[in-house]
Amino acid sequence: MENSYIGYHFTIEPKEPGSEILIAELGERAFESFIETENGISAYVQKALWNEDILNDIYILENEEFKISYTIEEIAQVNWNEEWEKNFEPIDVDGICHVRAPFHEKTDAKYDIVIEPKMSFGTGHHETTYMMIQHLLEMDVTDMKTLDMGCGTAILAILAEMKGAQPIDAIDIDNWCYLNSIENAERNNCKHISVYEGDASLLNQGQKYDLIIANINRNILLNDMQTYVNCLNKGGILLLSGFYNEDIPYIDASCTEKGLTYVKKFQKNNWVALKYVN
Ligand SMILES: C[S@@+](CC[C@H](N)C(=O)[O-])C[C@H]1O[C@@H](n2cnc3c(N)ncnc32)[C@H](O)[C@@H]1O
Repeated sequence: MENSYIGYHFTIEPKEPGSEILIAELGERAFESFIETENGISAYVQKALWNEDILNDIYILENEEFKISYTIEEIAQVNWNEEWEKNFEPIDVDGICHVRAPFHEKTDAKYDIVIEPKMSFGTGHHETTYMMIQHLLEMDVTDMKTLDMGCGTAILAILAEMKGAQPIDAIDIDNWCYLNSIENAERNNCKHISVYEGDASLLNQGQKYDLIIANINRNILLNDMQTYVNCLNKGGILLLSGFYNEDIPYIDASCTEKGLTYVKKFQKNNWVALKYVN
């Protein structure tokens, strides 16, 4: 790995919901990986994207209801495997889908997904990923032409392929996620996933999907919703996550004004994952 990183080790009191709020706020900056620790979180930003004002105007740091302190560390070369071995427990979604790292024992789950998480979001540990897995598990996606937007580790694209979806495009704006998604797709013997680096501007070729999965964040989803809907076949399904319960009115208004119909939601802690049909 060429990139060096700046790691922030935050101690947060109370840890919940402090960690969750802080991760959401840092995620809107250039921070790209978060590891839960005993007293808070560690958050990592590429040195090339870092500047000394990066924590300015982070609301929770000024909120008197939380006591937050941190130390900063520059990391030239991180052994992410070692980090993840220390921190990555396998995930079990409803007893049907297991997500584990290559160094964990193989399981007999119906869908046994192996993810080398490195720096990409998407190990199933986050509520939003977990709920998107739940949506996919209860759907018949056989032969659905699928887009995984903001694919992270490609975990959702991989599950979609395991459940019979094809072909699948997986797109992420982040170079690390792009490279990691290619690796993870290969590691899980996926044959129908094409990974691209970029954003919604890649969706201007007239391509159409039966299923679009987008676990990103409220603002990006609102910004790119029209593009997603333009790419969705009639009767197609849109799965959305990366936002909170209180964001639903904004997301729902955007979806319904574009002709989509609400189907159902999952909620975990304060995060939600919504399903719409075109
Ligand atoms: C919350 S993570 C979700 C990862 C994975 N799909 C999952 O469910 O675990 C959001 C991902 O979206 C990517 N992303 C952020 N902005 C984006 C954009 N405008 N277009 C595409 N991907 C974007 C980030 O790099 C990140 O990998």
